[in-house]
Amino acid sequence: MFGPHDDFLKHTLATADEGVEPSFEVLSAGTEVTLHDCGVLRIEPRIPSDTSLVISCAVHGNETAPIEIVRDIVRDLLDEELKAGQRVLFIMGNPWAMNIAERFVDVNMNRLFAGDWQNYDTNLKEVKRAAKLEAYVANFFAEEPTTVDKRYHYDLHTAIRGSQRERFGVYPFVAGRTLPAEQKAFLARADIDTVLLQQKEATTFSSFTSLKQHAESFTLELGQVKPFGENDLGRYTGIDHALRDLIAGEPLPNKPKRNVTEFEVCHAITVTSDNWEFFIPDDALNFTEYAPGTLIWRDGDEEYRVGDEPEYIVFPNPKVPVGHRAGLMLKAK
Ligand SMILES: O=C(O)CCC(=O)N[C@@H](CCC(=O)O)C(=O)O
Ligand SMILES: [Zn+2]
Repeated sequence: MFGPHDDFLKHTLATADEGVEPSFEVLSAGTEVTLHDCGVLRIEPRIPSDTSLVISCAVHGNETAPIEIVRDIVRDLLDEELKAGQRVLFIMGNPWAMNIAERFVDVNMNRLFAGDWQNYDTNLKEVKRAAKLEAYVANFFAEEPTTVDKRYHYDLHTAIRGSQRERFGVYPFVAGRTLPAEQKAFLARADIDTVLLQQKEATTFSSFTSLKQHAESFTLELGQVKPFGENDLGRYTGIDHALRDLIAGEPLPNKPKRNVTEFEVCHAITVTSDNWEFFIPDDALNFTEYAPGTLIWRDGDEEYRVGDEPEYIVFPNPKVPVGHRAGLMLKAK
């Protein structure tokens, strides 16, 4: 599959521009391994799976800790040190951005899913890739055996800013659904004790799998962005163990081992014009609390102030194009 001194990460970086011929291998336990494309690898165990699991990273190319976690899990599966008990599709999302250690090359890929890539120039790398990733995921789910009755997708990220809550999940909005206890249990197992409940449909990768593929999916923010080799992987053991347990086929407990605090998004901050002003300092951490009445942004006569109860900010980033999200305001649930 990969050369003797190679691994999934090295192979993905090396083949970003040249492309990859699909290849196939069977491990001694009968597990089938298919490399579909650069950074897209499928594991199909011989024993029947009850879950289809998609594990993605590098949808933003500079978020390296999740990439290192996925690299090590894939290595252990291929070496048969880790038992493959469920079918898994591993994705390293944006190999070109990984190679230049940037969030993206031309356009933020995590705004292009749920079909939104169709509104962009399909010659752009991220646009073409988002379309292909949707197809790989759709095929992976469509080809699942009849034994499968659960679809999970964990899209692994790290945040630009530091955070008062080090790890948190974002649960995409799908009308009428609620967060299942077993997914809370997964979050708790992964040492993620905070979850944001989106209140509107979005065009992120996890929204695609939730909305269009009926998966239980999350964007998981696992720490802060750092270059390759500078991550303290000791801070990521929770997610590493939780994913390894799921892959090995261990069922999720039906009760979280500890409390998971829920927040609801109450306002999505959008850059509305070149005159748009933002009043959040550059060093504000994710989950900084703002008192009622605090001015968050203004654009001419339009402004947003915190309502009657305290609100918390996440992902504040005023350096996005007009029309893009510059942060989220949250209320405790
Ligand atoms: O730290 C930041 O400002 C961004 C971190 C990040 O990439 N977050 C994801 C969240 C996706 C979601 O809302 O589910 C993103 O902005 O794409
Ligand atoms: Zn990200």
